[in-house]
Amino acid sequence: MHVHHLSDTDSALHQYLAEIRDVAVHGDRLRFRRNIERIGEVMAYEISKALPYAAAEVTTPLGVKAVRRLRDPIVVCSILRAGLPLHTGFLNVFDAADNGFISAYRHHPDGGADFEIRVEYQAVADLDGKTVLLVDPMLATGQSLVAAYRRLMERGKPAAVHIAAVIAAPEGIAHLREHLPADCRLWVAALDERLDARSYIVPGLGDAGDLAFGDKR
Ligand SMILES: O=P(O)(O)OC[C@H]1O[C@H](OP(=O)(O)OP(=O)(O)O)[C@H](O)[C@@H]1O
Ligand SMILES: O=c1cc[nH]c(=O)[nH]1
Ligand SMILES: [Mg+2]
Repeated sequence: MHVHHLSDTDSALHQYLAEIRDVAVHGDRLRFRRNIERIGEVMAYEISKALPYAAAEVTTPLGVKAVRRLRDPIVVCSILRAGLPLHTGFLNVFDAADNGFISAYRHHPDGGADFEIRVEYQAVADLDGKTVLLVDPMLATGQSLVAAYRRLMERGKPAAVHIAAVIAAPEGIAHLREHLPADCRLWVAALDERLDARSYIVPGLGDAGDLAFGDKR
C-alpha cells in the first residue's frame, strides 16, 4: 500500500490542521466542521492528480475544444458520523460523484478500553469499475476503515480504491497494510506519534465526531 503524506510540503493545509487540533478553537463547531471540509477539498484535489483521465471534446459557443475528463466515475464513501464534513469537502471537488455511507462505531462491551467495531448501517452505490474514495478524518487503530472497506467490497469490484485520513497513527497505517490489498492507496494529511491507552491518537485532536456534532450518550 502506497502512503502519500500531504504535510510534506508547506501549504494552507497546515493552517487548517493547526486549527482542528487547537483546544482554543474547539468550542466553535462550525469552524471545526468547515476546516475538516476544507481539508477534504485539498485532499480531493491532491488525489485528483493521481487519477486516470481521457481525452474528450466540449462545444463552446465559438467552436470545439479538446479537453481532459476523469476516465472512471467516482464514488465518495465515508464513515458516519465524523466522516460527514470530510465527505462534503470531497464532494465539493468531485461534485458528480456517487456516494456511500457506512456507520461504524466502537462498542465497549464491559465499559473498559477494549472495543469491537460495529457496522450497522450502509447506503452505498454500485462500485463496479469505479474509483472509490473512502474517507474518514481519524485513522487510529484502523479497525473502522478495514470494517468499512470489507462492507464496501460486497457492493462491487472498483477500478481503484483511495483511502483518505486527516490524522493517522502509525498503528493504524500498519493495520491497513496488514489487512487491505497492496494496490489500495492511502492519503494522509498528518501523521501523528502514537495511540494512547484508549486508542486515541496522540497528540491528535480528541474525538472528531464529538467536535463536529457534540457528545453522544
Ligand atoms: O481507527 P479506529 O480505531 O477505528 O478509529 C477511528 C474511528 O473513530 C472515529 O469515529 P468514532 O468511532 O469516534 O465515531 P463517531 O464518528 O460517531 O464519533 C473516526 O471517525 C473513525 O471512524
Ligand atoms: O483519536 C481518535 C481516535 C478515534 N476517534 C477519534 O475521533 N479520535
Ligand atoms: Mg467519535
